[in-house]
Amino acid sequence: MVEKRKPMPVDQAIAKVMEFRKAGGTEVVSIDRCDGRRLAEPLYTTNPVPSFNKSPYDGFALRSCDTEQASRNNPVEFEIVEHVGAGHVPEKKLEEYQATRIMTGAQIPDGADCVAMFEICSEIKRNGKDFISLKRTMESGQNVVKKASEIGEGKELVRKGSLINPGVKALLATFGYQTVHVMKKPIVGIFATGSELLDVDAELEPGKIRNSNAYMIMSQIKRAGGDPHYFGKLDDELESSFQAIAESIDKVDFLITTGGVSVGDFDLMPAIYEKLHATVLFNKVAMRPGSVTTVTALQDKLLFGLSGNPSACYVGFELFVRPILQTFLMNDTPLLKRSKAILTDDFPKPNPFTRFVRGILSIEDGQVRVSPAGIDKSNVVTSLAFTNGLMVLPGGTRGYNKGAIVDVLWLDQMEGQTTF
Ligand SMILES: Nc1nc2c(c(=O)[nH]1)N[C@H]1C(S)=C(S)[C@@H](COP(=O)(O)OP(=O)(O)OC[C@H]3O[C@@H](n4cnc5c(N)ncnc54)[C@H](O)[C@@H]3O)O[C@H]1N2
Ligand code: MOO
Ligand SMILES: [Mg+2]
Repeated sequence: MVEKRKPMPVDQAIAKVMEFRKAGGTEVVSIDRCDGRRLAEPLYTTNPVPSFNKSPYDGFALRSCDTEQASRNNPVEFEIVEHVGAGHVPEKKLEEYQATRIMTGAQIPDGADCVAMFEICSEIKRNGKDFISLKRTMESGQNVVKKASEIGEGKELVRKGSLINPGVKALLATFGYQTVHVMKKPIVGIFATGSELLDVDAELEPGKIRNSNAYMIMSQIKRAGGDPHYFGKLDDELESSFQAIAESIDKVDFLITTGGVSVGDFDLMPAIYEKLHATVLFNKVAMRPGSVTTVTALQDKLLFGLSGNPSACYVGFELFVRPILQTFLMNDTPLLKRSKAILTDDFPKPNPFTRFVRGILSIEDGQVRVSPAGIDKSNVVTSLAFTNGLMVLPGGTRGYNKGAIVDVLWLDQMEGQTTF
């Protein structure tokens, strides 16, 4: 008789995995190599921005008080006493009816409190001297970007755990961080199991298939911010598989296997977990696909036994592995982003268990839409190429009609949420 497994509800299974949440280590990388990493410490401002009063326009810096009488019928003249471009510091302090020709980004000279743009000034040459005339009044502070008006020094600007995007990178450079403390990528080991598996470069043989899951999982690990270590594929042979898996555990932060977790005669993972004395957190989840997903713990290390069926393997990774990798990286919203979406097609299948349909999410006319990505079968691989989200259909529901509002999980969105 086949062993009877008790299915655990998905949310409980995720919670069991998340009991093992912990932040990983940190490392220092150069600013050139920090893209897509997460900050291990908050980003503090090391200087005010701007760090000097500057001009936002090309024009003339002057004293606004000298323009009080200026009008269309009463132009006021200023003598140009200096010429500064960005990067040059003005030397002259402006006196009455003097102006400095100033370019965008240049420091405002002492004495000046406003900048008149070129467009409102007429330039005059007289006796070898340069003047401008101005026909309107200016206010104090007009067209001056004040020192520290954007942000002051010593402020926490970006929280630790934040993803380094191009904007964060601009800040790292702004504040002189040539090196950055980032979270270490979790090292995630992978074994593909199954005597039917061929390498990618092999010709197909009768009864055999190419090992696609290992490559898919490596890619999922990278998308989740981890560092995949592929240990190869294992034949369905207990002793050699056990040895290979046992030896790999110390080399990784997390271990993933694909295949061999069900009840078949050559499904060896249950026996391997027993031989390892690993504690089974669950070996059946009330969901489709991926019902056979098994997670065990060896001390504080998690071993993920994902299904061999490609779609089940994919879903198992996103639901159970990705969130814990996110906590290792200090993402404080580690669980998949969830929203509502309008179903674009009929989905007539009943759902005895929670079903995660591989879907294509889009936003049209301000509304989120989801359509099934292809054949909805656990053993299907082709629909995965188009999948950017998972439709969540609760267990105990019947089919859904086009136009129904359903929950969806976003896979391309790295900032998720705190609960499932
Ligand atoms: N009597 C029962 N049979 C099955 C049950 C069950 O409850 N009772 N569960 C079914 C479900 S659901 C799934 S899902 C699969 C899970 O099987 P395993 O996780 O044990 O995986 P395998 O048996 O090793 O392989 C299943 C399938 O996937 C293919 N595969 C495996 N590895 C890869 C790979 N690296 N790349 C691509 N494809 C792979 C493999 O060739 C098989 O076709 O069990 C059902 N059976
Ligand atoms: O684990 Mo199986 O994929 O439920 O479909
Ligand atoms: Mg099997």
